[in-house]
Amino acid sequence: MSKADSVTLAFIGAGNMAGSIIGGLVQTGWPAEQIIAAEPSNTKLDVLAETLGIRTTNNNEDAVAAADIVVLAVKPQIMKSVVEPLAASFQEHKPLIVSVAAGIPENSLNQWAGGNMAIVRCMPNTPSLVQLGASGLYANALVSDEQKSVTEQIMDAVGISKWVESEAGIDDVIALAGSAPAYFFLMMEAMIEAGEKMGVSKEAASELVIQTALGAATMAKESDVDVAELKRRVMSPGGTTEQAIFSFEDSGIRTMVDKAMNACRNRAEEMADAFKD
Ligand SMILES: NC(=O)C1=CN([C@@H]2O[C@H](COP(=O)(O)OP(=O)(O)OC[C@H]3O[C@@H](n4cnc5c(N)ncnc54)[C@H](O)[C@@H]3O)[C@@H](O)[C@H]2O)C=CC1
Ligand SMILES: O=C(O)[C@@H]1CCC=N1
Repeated sequence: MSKADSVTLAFIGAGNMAGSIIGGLVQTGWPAEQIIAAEPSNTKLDVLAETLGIRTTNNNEDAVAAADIVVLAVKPQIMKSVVEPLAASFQEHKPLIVSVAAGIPENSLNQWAGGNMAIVRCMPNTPSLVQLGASGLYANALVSDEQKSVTEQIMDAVGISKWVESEAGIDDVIALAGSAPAYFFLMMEAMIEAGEKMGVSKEAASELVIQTALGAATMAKESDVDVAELKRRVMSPGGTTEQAIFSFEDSGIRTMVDKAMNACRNRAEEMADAFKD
């Protein structure tokens, strides 16, 4: 498993998140024939096979048998019922397990998979589809340096990744990155709606808002100065921007964001409690 693009990757569950990672990998040149997706939905599998050229199956066990790395990408609520029937296959083939599920602890996964499995918990996000993903990674003690390196190469092919020291760090990443694209989509949605109320067409407002979000994010990524300074540079004293920023601050945007991110993180902890057994 030293060369990342020589490993075979199996995705168990081929929905939004798996589809984003697979799409990002194939677009970046990852060999499609070394990716296999297992799913009950033929509609989803057919789209992936036709558009990306990956291999597909309805049989999770066949996918595990073919793989060096198995990415578990089903909903947390059904994770146990998906993993337990695969335990014999996991024990026979001993692939690296990478779970992208929110709130499912590594020790539960390990137990359901029959024990003694190398497991990485990965918290990605859907911008992986356009190679702009941001993911957190946590490895259990059985994951080798080589396996860590391959996992990192996979996630870096579709964006950036950061290792976290403790498993609790994955819940921080859920609030900061996994769930976070939705916060920015919400902000864009609200801005487009406000533009429409001003009389701008939805199309024009969407184009302006999305381009501005892209420009701001690109500047923030490329700039030597922090985001607070970039914000200040738009705020001419006595000008228009500061009126908008004062209004956001008056309405308690920081408290709102802090509260929302903690609600997100707390839900990950609740899910761990609800689905760990
Ligand atoms: N959507 C997102 O932005 C993110 C999702 N995640 C995690 O990714 C996981 C999947 O989430 P989504 O992709 O959003 O959900 P999804 O519902 O789009 O995908 C799950 C897929 O699993 C399939 N599935 C159902 N039963 C199955 C079975 N027995 N065997 C194989 N596949 C089966 C479903 O048909 C579906 O296509 C979740 O655990 C979630 O916590 C993590 C980070 C971000
Ligand atoms: O909403 C969720 O539970 C998943 C995990 C992170 C993003 N979507």
